[in-house]
Amino acid sequence: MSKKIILASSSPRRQELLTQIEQPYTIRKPDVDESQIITHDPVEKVKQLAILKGRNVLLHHNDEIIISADTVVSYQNTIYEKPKSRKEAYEMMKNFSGDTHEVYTGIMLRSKDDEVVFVEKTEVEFWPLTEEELDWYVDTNDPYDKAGAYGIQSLGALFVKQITGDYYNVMGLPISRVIKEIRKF
Ligand SMILES: Cc1cn([C@H]2C[C@H](O)[C@@H](COP(=O)(O)OP(=O)(O)OP(=O)(O)O)O2)c(=O)[nH]c1=O
Repeated sequence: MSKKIILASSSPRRQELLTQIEQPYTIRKPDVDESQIITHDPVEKVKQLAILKGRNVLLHHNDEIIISADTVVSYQNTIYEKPKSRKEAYEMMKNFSGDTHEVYTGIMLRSKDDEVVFVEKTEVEFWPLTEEELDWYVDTNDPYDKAGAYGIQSLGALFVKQITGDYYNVMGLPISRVIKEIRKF
């Protein structure tokens, strides 16, 4: 790819996924107040947050493409972001137990002359979870820096019965679609 990829993200998972596909990139971290986006629609929310993060980072050269993203979980008309406490993490996981929720990631790609925003959805079904499993899980570090209080790529893998859609979208970046969209620039 002739363009230089700038990843506007502090997320270690987004960095890992670009590394996994051997795509060189530079990190330029956004500094935004996410609380200013107040919509209750998960698609709108991840779009607006991706735009907020993407526009916060400066383009230094004409051949750069900025990638920014935001991931949320949605279940029964409620948006779940990162849990702020053990109690919140427990409640989130208990809600998802034995049912299917959606994970949405909004992506913004931005270059000097072009801008595109899109949203990818993945459905995730959890097995019914016991109290013992919930108690054990929220006492690990796994839930606390992740939307919906679990990591599909880490200990949260234990709870996943099936998924429909892109696995990497759940991790925070639908990597194949991102690269396809970048090639269109
Ligand atoms: C559901 C789920 C989310 N996540 C992560 C992906 C995202 O990093 C995080 C959601 O938070 P985001 O606010 O999307 O991203 P971030 O704050 O980690 O990074 P930045 O804003 O700088 O780009 O949850 C997983 O790693 N695994 C999962 O299974």
